[in-house]
Amino acid sequence: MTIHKLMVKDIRNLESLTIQPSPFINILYGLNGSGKTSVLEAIYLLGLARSFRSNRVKPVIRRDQPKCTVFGQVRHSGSAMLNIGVSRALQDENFQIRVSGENLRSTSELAQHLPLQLINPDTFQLLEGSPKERRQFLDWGVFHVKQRDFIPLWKRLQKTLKQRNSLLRHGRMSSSINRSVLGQIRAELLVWDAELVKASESVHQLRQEYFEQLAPVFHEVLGQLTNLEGIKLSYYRGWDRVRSFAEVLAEGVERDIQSGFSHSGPQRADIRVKMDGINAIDILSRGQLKLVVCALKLAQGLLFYQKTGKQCVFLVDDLPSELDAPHRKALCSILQNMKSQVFITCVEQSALSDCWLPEVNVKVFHVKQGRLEANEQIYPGREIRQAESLEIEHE
Ligand SMILES: Nc1ncnc2c1ncn2[C@@H]1O[C@H](COP(=O)(O)OP(=O)(O)OP(=O)(O)O)[C@@H](O)[C@H]1O
Repeated sequence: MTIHKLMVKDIRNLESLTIQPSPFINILYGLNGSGKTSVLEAIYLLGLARSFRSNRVKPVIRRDQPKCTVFGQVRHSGSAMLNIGVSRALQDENFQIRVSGENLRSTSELAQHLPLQLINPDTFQLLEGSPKERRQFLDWGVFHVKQRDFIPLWKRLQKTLKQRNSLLRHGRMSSSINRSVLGQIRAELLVWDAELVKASESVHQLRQEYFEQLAPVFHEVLGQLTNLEGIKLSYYRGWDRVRSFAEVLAEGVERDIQSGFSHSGPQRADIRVKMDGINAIDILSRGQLKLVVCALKLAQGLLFYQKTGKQCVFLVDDLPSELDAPHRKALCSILQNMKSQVFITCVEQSALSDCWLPEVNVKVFHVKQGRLEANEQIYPGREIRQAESLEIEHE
């Protein structure tokens, strides 16, 4: 998928702009605070109807405006152009999503139309953050590669788990007062546990299959990015490797009742990253951690392409400040070989000037608070291209 045209209205400091990006590499450069990340936010909103920086909608909407809107023409390989529009209003937690004239009710439907991979300074959280970050990463892949199977299973799992946890909470409250209520709860738990076992085993199976496909692609990409050796990925399903989930649930039920929640299950799954047996976050440098995270994200994009024939769009924020020149070059080289559409931001345009092959379609946008001359020589040795200016209302 590629964004052919992007129209943004009232997103952060972007009042109103329209761009026609390159289907391959798009460089957004400009001073701090000029609005580069805001452009990435707009694309993220187009793909997921939410911000990547905040759970709230308010920070995304331009100050003093009631709502923000982004519209995109998205080209799918071998098929017609899709018109996608997403609007979020200050006074309403809901969103409006239209795809080719139809209203969509769920963001998961929207996400299928524009799969995105974000690499930004916060992506460190993938290794440093809680297992939830890594589960979300894993589920992105399972969702996009095995969509039809995964979504109904996932919903069933969430529903069953919610029911079980509510019974457990009820059990915890009743345990000291009423033995017969507790007995009833135990009986009900047996029914829900049977359902939970089925849903959990199925979700685990899809995750495991996906993980086994991802791991070799990750190692290949990591090898292209850096000569770091000894990195190992492993998948933890959320309960131990020896016993069945039914056994684990049965053995842990008293403990679960005492604490009022389920200790084991796919809601505890994780991807573990180790180097020579030691947790990667305890041994790798910041830059090396970043490279591992980049390799995970790139591998996911590559595998998505291998399995579906579709490309995802990469949003790369502030890359030069995170990586040294050789690693930056290696990452850009992988991105251009993938032939995905990439939006990449930097402060100094020169930081990314020697990263691309002459035949690659690179479009450069100078983001600044005001107007800019339209013609620029982009890179020495390259033909003269037009640098499009994003006109951003002066605050
Ligand atoms: N809701 C909002 N309404 C108006 N302006 C906003 C809003 N949110 C953020 N801004 C402003 O938008 C400007 C652009 O922010 P953005 O993060 O896009 O900059 P950037 O070009 O990525 O900067 P940097 O290089 O420092 O990361 C900043 O001055 C910021 O304060």
